[in-house]
Amino acid sequence: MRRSAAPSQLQGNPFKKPKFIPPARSNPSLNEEITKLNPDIKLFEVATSKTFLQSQNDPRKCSLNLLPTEESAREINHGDNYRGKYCFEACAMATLGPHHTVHSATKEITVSKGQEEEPAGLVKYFSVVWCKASKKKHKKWEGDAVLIVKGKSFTLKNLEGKDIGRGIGYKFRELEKIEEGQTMMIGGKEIEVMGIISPDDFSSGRCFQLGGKSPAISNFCQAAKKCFSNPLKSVYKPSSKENRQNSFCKCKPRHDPCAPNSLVMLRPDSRHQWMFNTNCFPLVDVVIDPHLVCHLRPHQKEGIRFLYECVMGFRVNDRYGAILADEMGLGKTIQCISLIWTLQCQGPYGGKPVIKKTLIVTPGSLVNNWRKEFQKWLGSERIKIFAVGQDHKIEEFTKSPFYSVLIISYEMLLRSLDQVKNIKFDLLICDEGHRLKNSAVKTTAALVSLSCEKRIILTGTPVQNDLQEFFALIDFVNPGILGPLSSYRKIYEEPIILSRQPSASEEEKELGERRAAELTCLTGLFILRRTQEVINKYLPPKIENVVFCQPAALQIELYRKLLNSRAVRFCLQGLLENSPHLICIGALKKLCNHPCLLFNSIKEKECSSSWDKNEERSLYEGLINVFPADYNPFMFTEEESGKLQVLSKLLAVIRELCPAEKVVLVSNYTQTLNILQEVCKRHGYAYTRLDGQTPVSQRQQIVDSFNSKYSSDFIFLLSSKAGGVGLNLIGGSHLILYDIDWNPATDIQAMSRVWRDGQKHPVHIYRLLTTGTIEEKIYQRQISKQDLSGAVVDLTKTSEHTQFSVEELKNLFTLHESSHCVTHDLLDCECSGGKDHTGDALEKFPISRSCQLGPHPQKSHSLKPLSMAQLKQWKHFSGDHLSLTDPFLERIRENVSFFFQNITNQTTAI
Ligand SMILES: Nc1ncnc2c1ncn2[C@@H]1O[C@H](COP(=O)(O)OP(=O)(O)OP(=O)(O)O)[C@@H](O)[C@H]1O
Ligand SMILES: [Mg+2]
Repeated sequence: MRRSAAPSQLQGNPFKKPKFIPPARSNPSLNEEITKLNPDIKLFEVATSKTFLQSQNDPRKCSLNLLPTEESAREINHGDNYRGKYCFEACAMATLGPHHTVHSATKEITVSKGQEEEPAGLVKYFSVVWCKASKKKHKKWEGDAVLIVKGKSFTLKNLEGKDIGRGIGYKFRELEKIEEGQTMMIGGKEIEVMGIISPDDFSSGRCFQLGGKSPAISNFCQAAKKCFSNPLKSVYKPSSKENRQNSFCKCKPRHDPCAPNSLVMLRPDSRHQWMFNTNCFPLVDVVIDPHLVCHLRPHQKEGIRFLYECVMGFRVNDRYGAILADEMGLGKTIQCISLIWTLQCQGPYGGKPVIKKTLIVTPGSLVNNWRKEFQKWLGSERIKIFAVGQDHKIEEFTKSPFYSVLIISYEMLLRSLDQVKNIKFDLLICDEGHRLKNSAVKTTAALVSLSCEKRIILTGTPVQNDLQEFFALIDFVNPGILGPLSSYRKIYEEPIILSRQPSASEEEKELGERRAAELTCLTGLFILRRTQEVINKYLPPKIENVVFCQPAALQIELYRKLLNSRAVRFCLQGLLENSPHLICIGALKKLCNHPCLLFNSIKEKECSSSWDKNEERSLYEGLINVFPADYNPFMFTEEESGKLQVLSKLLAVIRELCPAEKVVLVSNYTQTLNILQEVCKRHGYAYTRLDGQTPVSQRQQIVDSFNSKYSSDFIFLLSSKAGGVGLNLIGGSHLILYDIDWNPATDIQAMSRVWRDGQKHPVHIYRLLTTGTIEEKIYQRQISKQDLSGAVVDLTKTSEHTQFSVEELKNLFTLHESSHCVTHDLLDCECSGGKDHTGDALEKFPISRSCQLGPHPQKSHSLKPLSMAQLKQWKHFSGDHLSLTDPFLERIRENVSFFFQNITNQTTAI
């Protein structure tokens, strides 16, 4: 019998020992075994189904009948061989003539009669190739698989992790004898054992990766950190003396690798040289331009090394992608600029540049930021970059050989994809690339179609702890590295998720953890994430405050009324399917920002034709009567909103105490920004504004102007969702988050705009929350959902805010009027937190109380959302505490029921 090879045979199965037995040859040792076997007719029982099947295969062979898959069952159970409940396999070895060559598959594996004791926990794993049972002479191995033998049972999994055969109730003594080279029938499939898999390789999932069609991630981390003794000797084969002399002259490193503080890239290993240095150029050190190196922080140097090794394919064979996921503000831009500049001028083989053209795709608001950063670090002479904009059409880039870097927004890329496709790019950088987490979206498809191998994703926003989104990002930078999605789900996602279920068995937990660890290990080769801590020492102090603002009387009255509405009561009945809970939540959030926003919504709805059937009617019914009869939303007052009162006082005190400092004022809603803008006007504060409506072409100009020390703007009104990502707003040193988002990442994004490299002043951050309301609940949800996994990346899942249990809704729709801070009440803190007690307690125990002591020793300065436990370590006090040392808080205390405060880089703070 001749069989064509399965993928692993073609590629070389790493689990297969050298002693390979070709399909058509017998295994003598097994033949010996076989002759010892009982020649009697064997009964094969498929334990689960209690169905016995007769092999349709060579009658001389015994079947090891695993539970047949539907497919195999169909194949086997045709015709009259099927005996219903009991079938017999006529497999008498004695009937075989001496001339018959017997495959190891003829080894009989019989059903246990129950006398044998199964050694506890004995599990063996084998890499096998399989094909459907057939009588054909020329069989074809159909695929690689993993055979798991546990005690008396078997499972056969294909390399996508799917079960393709299963059976129990066999004699474990015989199972013990399975060995390499053996062929056998299982579940209607013929298999050949190619090798033994270690438990470690199975539990890590590596055997699935390496077994066959999955890409080889064989040469994991570069062992080649060591320098070659004499690289030139090993690869350089000059054809003549002259040639050699010429080459040597040309092949000097561009910068001196031995100079003090030089940053020299890793040299390629021999495999890489063999693959890529086909012309046998001498090896040349790639050295980062000292002009750049003198500015680089240590983590940035490390980041450049990492990027270089990834895109050169040093870290994973034949893969050229990387994800740089440094937290916000760590300088991902300068790391990429250094890489581009280096690869464009240098290369390890004869010094020849590795890339010619680079494409940078970025959110619209950052196109010009990239251009500016290039200019900042490289000046305008070294490198010619082209930023696509209204006045800079992509045609210019196409026509001119002059430019080597094209910067384009995601939106523009989609519009001009055909033109972009015509240009050959050697390096693709996707800034804020977490948007590629869905492979079905157009942008991802467009970028994939560019067929550029060297791909880098930059993201400061945590890669969400969603294993499928994670897959999409990985698969984008290094296509196919985790195999197809279906196998990834079986091998990684399912076991990992299963292991996290409360009901998971110890075995499931262990497997899930191992798979997660393996996934981290695989992907860790080309994902780099550093936290804020690495840069803290270069930054000024940061004083973060969570300010619980007392709601105004009008707000409380309206809030009560909303909670008593038919709509809210309906939500609490538990009929969640058509529940208008999102509308109710939206209304409460608006009310917290300012009652006039709610007033506007009611009026709008009243005028709309759908008002009668609208669920909002049941929410807003009677609400308008709570407003004064002559209420004019355009004439809103600050006193009508607790937060607005606090904001107004805060702006005044900043203006007074730090006249040279500026404020970034953030909201997620355009309508709220309108109110805040009106407040600026009323107080005569010069402001500028950036939201979703701001034309992309103007954004950088607005940012630059605000950051300029000559700017008279006092306030930068920012819609964080619309345009906050990636912006540098270091001109501002006070940042006020006026409202809260369900997703902590949105708020962290906003907060990171000011506390970043280049900031000169201590940074003050104020998060305003209305005491006892839904805003506190959202905040609690943000902080209690901390660090759900740690499984693959250190990152936290976005709070899902559309699904709530009735219990959660009850909690959301409660107003805590008597509490000074519900969040503190939940902290289980030693101090009462109450107005009277806090004041006394602070004076009595100013230092010893754990809740007052500021930073926790293990507190992380990373930008991960805060946890409840961490919050408890923050300094906290009620608004009427006698002596507030912070002059800003002192001024707003009248309207504040509670504060939390934390200071990072405390030395020179306030
Ligand atoms: N080594 C450095 N020395 C001085 N300033 C630096 C350095 N590295 C970066 N910066 C500055 O720090 C600011 C933040 O850098 P950058 O915009 O690259 O951050 P990022 O990592 O992309 O953050 P985000 O995720 O928010 O986009 C920029 O103004 C940049 O010029
Ligand atoms: Mg950035």
